Amino acid sequence: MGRLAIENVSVDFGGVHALKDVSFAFESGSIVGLIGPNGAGKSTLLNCISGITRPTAGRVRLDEAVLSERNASSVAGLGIGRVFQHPELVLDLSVRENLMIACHRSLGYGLVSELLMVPSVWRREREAAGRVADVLRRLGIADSADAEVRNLPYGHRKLIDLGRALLMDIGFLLLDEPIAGLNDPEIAHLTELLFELRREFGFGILVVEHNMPFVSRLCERLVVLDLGQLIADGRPADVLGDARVIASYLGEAADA
Ligand SMILES: Nc1ncnc2c1ncn2[C@@H]1O[C@H](COP(=O)(O)OP(=O)(O)OP(=O)(O)O)[C@@H](O)[C@H]1O
Repeated sequence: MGRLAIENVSVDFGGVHALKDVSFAFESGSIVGLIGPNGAGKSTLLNCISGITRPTAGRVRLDEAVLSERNASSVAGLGIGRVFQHPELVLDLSVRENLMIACHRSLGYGLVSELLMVPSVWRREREAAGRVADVLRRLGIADSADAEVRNLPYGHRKLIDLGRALLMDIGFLLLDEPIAGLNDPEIAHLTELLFELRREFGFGILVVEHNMPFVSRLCERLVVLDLGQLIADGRPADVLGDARVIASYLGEAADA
């Protein structure tokens, strides 16, 4: 179990106040949607949690660890996984090879032992191959394991990116517009997959997404940002019926 807390976080980019005194917290095992109009500060908040952007004021904590004092790789090492809107994969390599690269990053053994290929490296390689096979099976893409990524549709690539995060032993997963570019069956598959993975691994999910039917089905709680400020936080039915949320965001989303 763990608790991720955003505590009075503000971010200024020159004269732009991207986040203003934002606070909320959630536990591992819960699924929270972060919604709001374009420019509301959602990506900036994900960047603060991931160690990409340092808050101008306030802090982000994972239990007692202050994430906002760490860099991105240190935050990832504490079990905060991030899946970006556009997956950055090695297109010339197979699905399995892309996942093996992610696994090597998380194993991180030294150059000398790798060059000597000592028995412990062989053992860890076998373990890595086993973990990758397991992730491929869970994601339902084992049949494409040896296919080159460049020949796979976008929906598949997003699953591979999710697989890379799963290989990192995460306590929290940050998803940035996970269904952008997916068709309806792919969205339904991803929704069920996220429920299943959460049940099995118990991690918390913070998801930024504009598609309201998707977030209402997936999330038990919604946090709404508008112009950098938190304007609502609660159950989806309550938040989506909130007059301020409708005025600032849902009117716009409905018109889009
Ligand atoms: N690196 C940066 N430099 C300057 N301003 C930035 C930077 N990143 C974000 N901003 C500004 O901060 C504000 C919040 O942007 P952010 O991308 O976090 O919003 P968002 O809610 O994720 O929007 P969208 O839904 O369009 O992705 C915007 O006004 C944006 O122009």
